Amino acid sequence: MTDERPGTTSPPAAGHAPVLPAIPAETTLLAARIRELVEAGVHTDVAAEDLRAAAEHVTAATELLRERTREEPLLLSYLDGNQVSVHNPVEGPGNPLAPPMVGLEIDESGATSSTALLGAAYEGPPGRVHGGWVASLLDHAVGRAVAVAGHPAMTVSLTVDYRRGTPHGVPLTINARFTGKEGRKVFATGEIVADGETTAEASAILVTY
Ligand SMILES: CCCCCCCC(=O)SCCNC(=O)CCNC(=O)[C@H](O)C(C)(C)COP(=O)(O)OP(=O)(O)OC[C@H]1O[C@@H](n2cnc3c(N)ncnc32)[C@H](O)[C@@H]1OP(=O)(O)O
Repeated sequence: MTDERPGTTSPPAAGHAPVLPAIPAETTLLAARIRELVEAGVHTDVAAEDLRAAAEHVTAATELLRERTREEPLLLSYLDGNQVSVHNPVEGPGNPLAPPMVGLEIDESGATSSTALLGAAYEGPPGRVHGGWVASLLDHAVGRAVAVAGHPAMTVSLTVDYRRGTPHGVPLTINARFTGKEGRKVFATGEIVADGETTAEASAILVTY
């Protein structure tokens, strides 16, 4: 499947995935409620019987959701003018795992910028986001940047420099840009900014498919 709109990407599986005109509000709502549940779960200090009662409520919700399932989790829709998987684990608003990364902006030079707010559920070192999640945000951002530049590609190498701890609970800005192409290899850089300071930088090599 192809789409000629600038910044629109077509992952390999797109030809087999249903494309929704818009992400259903209830899909986003459910994911948002599950994110809140996870955040409450890592902060809670209630008594054991309350933990057990909460677990039973969650079991009931899971059983309800399992009543009808799709073979493949992938669903595509349009977000910020781009085609994305509703269940993408970084920016999919329908995936509770996704923080999500939102608000994609593209400046006149083609550089991209998005934001994300990661809660305590993403904590690695005390007060700081787990490094794997820092890398995930950057990996996704460079992938998005090269797609926006018209070169959709998969990451084959991602080098992350962790400059300082990336705080959780504060808005993060994730910047990325396409920097060049050599045959099938596409190059990009990215950075995460929190409270006006760069916390991590990445350089990536991606290969077009
Ligand atoms: C829009 C939404 C954004 C989403 C962004 C999400 C970003 C991601 O998470 S992508 C997922 C993670 N990445 C992957 O799963 C990719 C795994 N890798 C692969 O499947 C394969 O390496 C694949 C298909 C990309 C390329 O394989 P193949 O087609 O055989 O290419 P191959 O010949 O090995 O390499 C192509 C070129 O890249 C180079 N290359 C490959 N790997 C590397 C590497 N690690 N470092 C440097 N160069 C490399 C090769 O040397 C070659 O260079 P040249 O053309 O100059 O000879």
